[in-house]
Amino acid sequence: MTLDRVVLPKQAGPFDHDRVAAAVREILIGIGEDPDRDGLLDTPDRVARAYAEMFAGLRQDPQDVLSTTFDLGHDEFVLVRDIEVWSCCEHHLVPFTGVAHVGYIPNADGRITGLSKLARLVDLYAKRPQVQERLTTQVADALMDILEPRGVIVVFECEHLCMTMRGVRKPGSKTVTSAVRGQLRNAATRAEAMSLIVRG
Ligand SMILES: Nc1nc2c(ncn2[C@@H]2O[C@H](COP(=O)(O)OP(=O)(O)OP(=O)(O)O)[C@@H](O)[C@H]2O)c(=O)[nH]1
Ligand SMILES: [Zn+2]
Repeated sequence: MTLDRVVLPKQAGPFDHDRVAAAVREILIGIGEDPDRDGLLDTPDRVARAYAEMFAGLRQDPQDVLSTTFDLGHDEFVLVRDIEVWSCCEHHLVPFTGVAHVGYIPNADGRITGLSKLARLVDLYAKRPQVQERLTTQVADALMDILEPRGVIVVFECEHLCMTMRGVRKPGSKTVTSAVRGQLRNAATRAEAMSLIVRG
């Protein structure tokens, strides 16, 4: 098992609330605002608390999320579709949002995890500064490494606010990324999984 790539990032330190708040105050000054006016007085502290939540996944371990498994003897495809995603683009630090679809074929023992754990895994990786491609592969690789299923398919469909509220300004454009592992790489199995994913 190559857990190194999923138990990342090793470099993530503790969340430094005061440092984040001080930086937000600097940004307010930098944009020409008065951080001491009434409406902004609590903003650095508020943003720091929001960032602690938005980036909580930096300090979470996917192995803890997937530690609950059951031997149900079900060894066929399981899919949780339309998992709401909120992440933060690492280039502009603005959100990207959409849905994730996570499916897997349990291993021959029928070892499965709780359905909510798939959504928790998505959240864990989404709550880091991200690009959608890495988010997609991290979810797939964590499932493969920790649950050791026969196959995994992960699809994300997201709208990036850095492409809609600023820059190129293309509201409504969706970025679709997928990661397919193990037996789901097989064309027929993959096509069947995709048909269940796009049905919604
Ligand atoms: N591949 C990928 N690119 C992303 C993601 N999120 C944002 N980007 C892109 O990152 C790129 C950063 O490009 P730069 O030219 O360095 O930054 P910029 O001048 O702000 O670019 P524009 O957004 O085109 O105005 C942009 O093309 C974004 O659309 C992502 O999840 N995956
Ligand atoms: Zn961006």
